[in-house]
Amino acid sequence: MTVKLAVALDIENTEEALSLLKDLKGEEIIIKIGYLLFIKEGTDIVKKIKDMGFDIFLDLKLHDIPNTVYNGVRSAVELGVDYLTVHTLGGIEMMEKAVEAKKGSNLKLLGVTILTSHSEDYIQYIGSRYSLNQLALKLATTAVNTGIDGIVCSPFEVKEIKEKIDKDFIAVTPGIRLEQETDDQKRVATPEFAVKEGSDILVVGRPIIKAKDKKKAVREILEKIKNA
Ligand SMILES: O=c1ccn([C@@H]2O[C@H](COP(=O)(O)O)[C@@H](O)[C@H]2O)c(=O)[nH]1
Repeated sequence: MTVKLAVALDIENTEEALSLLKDLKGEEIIIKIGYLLFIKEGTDIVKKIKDMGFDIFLDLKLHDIPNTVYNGVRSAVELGVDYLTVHTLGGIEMMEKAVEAKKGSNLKLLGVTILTSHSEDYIQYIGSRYSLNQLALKLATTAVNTGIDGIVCSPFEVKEIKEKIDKDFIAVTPGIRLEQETDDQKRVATPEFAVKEGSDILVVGRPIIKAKDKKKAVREILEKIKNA
């Protein structure tokens, strides 16, 4: 699989977001829609962006009782999104229902392991006997064995996860940074590192959204991915 770039369209102003996408038409990118645009604009924005020809990655990180997640996945299938996140911490039964709900569709389910904004402190917080890497591997393995199509982890776990899971799955890595600034992310790495470690889809938000020339920023990251 060629490594792809998912642009996290975390932009406050919807018109600005759509105008950026007009500029980016034809680029081989996936558009990730998260809480900011989805809660504000709902399914209309998803349809508009899909109609522009982009693949849609709906990042809602579903985490609820199995039946509720089943219903959420059914709605995402009807909406026609290409990727949808569920939270692996929701448990096996929840993930099984998510997989059941997307049967027969082209939707790819992505299981979030440990958010890239967490560090080892999080492990203390949830009282896990595993290290962060071990827990990410355990959650990723369970998700893939349950039939989830891909996992979301940081660039630092992806190599081991790819090595230890003997099945085909998509590895998605947010927490990509080009410079020192990390914002609220804790486990960050460059695009080159993420590609070398085995990522299939790199998620990049603020390094693009905060750039003066967003289109140029996208092109630069695509070049880095290509040359990594
Ligand atoms: O572990 C995760 C899972 C999802 N995300 C999402 O990716 C983008 C990253 O944005 P940046 O601005 O590049 O930090 C954002 O939409 C998150 O919701 C993540 O960062 N980490």
